[in-house]
Amino acid sequence: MTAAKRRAASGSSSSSSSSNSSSGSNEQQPLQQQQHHQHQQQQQQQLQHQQHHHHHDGSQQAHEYQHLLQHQHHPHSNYHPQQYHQRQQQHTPQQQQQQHHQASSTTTSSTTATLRDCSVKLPLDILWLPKSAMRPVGADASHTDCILVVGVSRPKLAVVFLTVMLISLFLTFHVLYDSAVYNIQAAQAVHERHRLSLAVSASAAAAASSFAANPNPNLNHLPVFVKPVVSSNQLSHPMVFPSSRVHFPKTSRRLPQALIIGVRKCGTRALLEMLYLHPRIQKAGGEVHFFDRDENYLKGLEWYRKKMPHSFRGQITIEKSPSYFVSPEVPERVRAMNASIKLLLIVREPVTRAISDYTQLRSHAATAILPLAEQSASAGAGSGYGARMSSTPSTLYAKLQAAHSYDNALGSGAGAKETAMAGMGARRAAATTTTTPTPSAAQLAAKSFEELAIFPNGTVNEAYRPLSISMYHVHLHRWLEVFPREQLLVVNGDRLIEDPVSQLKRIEAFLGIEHRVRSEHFYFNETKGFYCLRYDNGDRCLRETKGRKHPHVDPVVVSRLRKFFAEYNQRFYELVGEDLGWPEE
Ligand SMILES: Nc1ncnc2c1ncn2[C@@H]1O[C@H](COP(=O)(O)OS(=O)(=O)O)[C@@H](OP(=O)(O)O)[C@H]1O
Repeated sequence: MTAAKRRAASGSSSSSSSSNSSSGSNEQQPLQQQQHHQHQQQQQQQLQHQQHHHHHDGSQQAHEYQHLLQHQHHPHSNYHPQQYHQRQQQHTPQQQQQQHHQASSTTTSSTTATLRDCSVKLPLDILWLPKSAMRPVGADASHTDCILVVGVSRPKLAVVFLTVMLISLFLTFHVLYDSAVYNIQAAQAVHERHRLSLAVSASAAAAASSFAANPNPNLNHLPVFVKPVVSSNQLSHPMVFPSSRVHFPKTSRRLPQALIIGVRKCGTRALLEMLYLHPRIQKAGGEVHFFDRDENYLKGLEWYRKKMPHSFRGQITIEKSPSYFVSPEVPERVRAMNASIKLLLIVREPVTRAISDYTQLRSHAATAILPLAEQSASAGAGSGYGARMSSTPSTLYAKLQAAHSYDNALGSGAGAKETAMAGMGARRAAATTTTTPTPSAAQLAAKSFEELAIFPNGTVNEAYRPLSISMYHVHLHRWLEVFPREQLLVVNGDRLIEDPVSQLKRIEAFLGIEHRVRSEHFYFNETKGFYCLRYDNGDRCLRETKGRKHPHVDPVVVSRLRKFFAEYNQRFYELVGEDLGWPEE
């Protein structure tokens, strides 16, 4: 017989003798307990049989564990290994004497000793048991080689112990996560820097040397992607990064510090993309329409902030939504967010802009024609040039509001993102607008620019949206009631098409960033007829929706409209303090 077998046999005989020792008092015990002892004996025999077959070295511990399990199955017992030891010690002196005699040669005491020996002196008692200690529970039980049994003897201490372990684990993962995020940011920054290599031709070495030349640098004047660490309290960095390494400052989403507020079809997209060539500029991907759409504005600034791109400290985030310019509630809302925000307004010769607008609207098969304007037309020359000349910006704006609200009801055809007069004011006006039958999109699309812009009696349809948006002074007036003139830069969109660098230089100065976007960032694309952007990893033109071919417009109508706008343009020049030299016929 092997030692294991002997141990298994002695363990079972110990148990049976232990149960026999108490059999003398069976008659006094309740029937339930007697049954329980019988059940114990049966199980022990089964276990012995099982151990015999398994021939496992750890069978003695298995028996011990089985014994504990049996007690746990007792309806009145809640056994624990330590309780087991105590129970062993709580037998009557007679029983103890009997047991003592037997235990000297049997495994009851050795089992107890084994249990004591195997118990780690921790709040957690850990037993490593062979699989034979477990009664098979399912098919998988046979695959289990060993069982780890953890018993908690001091629950409070164990909870503290586990809590400390969990916190340590959390902190470890936090540091690892932080480090991983920084590595990703660093990789992105390197990629970005690579993309902008022309703009950032002053390399990291130059940055380091300029830093060395100026020991108290304004970080805003260093390239943002690679900055030597100044000091640990100036720039936060992950714990795992040695401070001597090149440091990638943390990015976060920031509310815009500058806005391109319009004007629609004047080159707002081109302007944003060109500015984005500058390493200090980050741009919001699409038009967010936060300030002009109530459904967005009511979501709050945090919603808006989350729409912004990640940016490094020192970078300027810019968003563009051209409809901000013509939406009445926007200036006040923008000021509520940031009273010192920088505003970029790009304008273009008003008639060309109107034709561009018409081209886009037509391409969406829905141009706007306004009931107010139709009524004006049928009323004759009442809304003609003479009447317009006496209009103040605010009264003219009220008329345009009513017109725009109807324009909205039509869906304007410019796509939701370009709805110029979304918002409460427009809806209020819509409720009071007369319900003239709405022309179908097909009917609208079939109309020429001339038909839409000039009434049959020869007067200008000044409420026609492409024209009303070109009345820049009307809209700008509201902005300048809220913001000082110095906070707004007027960009000449016609010049941006012809000579982007000169306009960008002005904008860089206005934004307080170094002159970085240069002629090498552009090339003229003959096919497109516009400047396209040049990166070191490829060239990119704006989409085909930018730079559409305009339809031919009767020169007489163009001349008529230019005369019409001459007065408005003068007012605009006065407001901005600059003559943009737009033709007057
Ligand atoms: N480099 C370059 N490439 C292409 N297009 C250029 C460029 N610079 C300015 N533009 C002019 O941008 C006009 C479109 O203006 P927007 O981007 O403001 O349009 S929109 O309001 O966002 O729909 C667009 O108007 P259209 O020519 O009428 O299509 C262009 O004239």
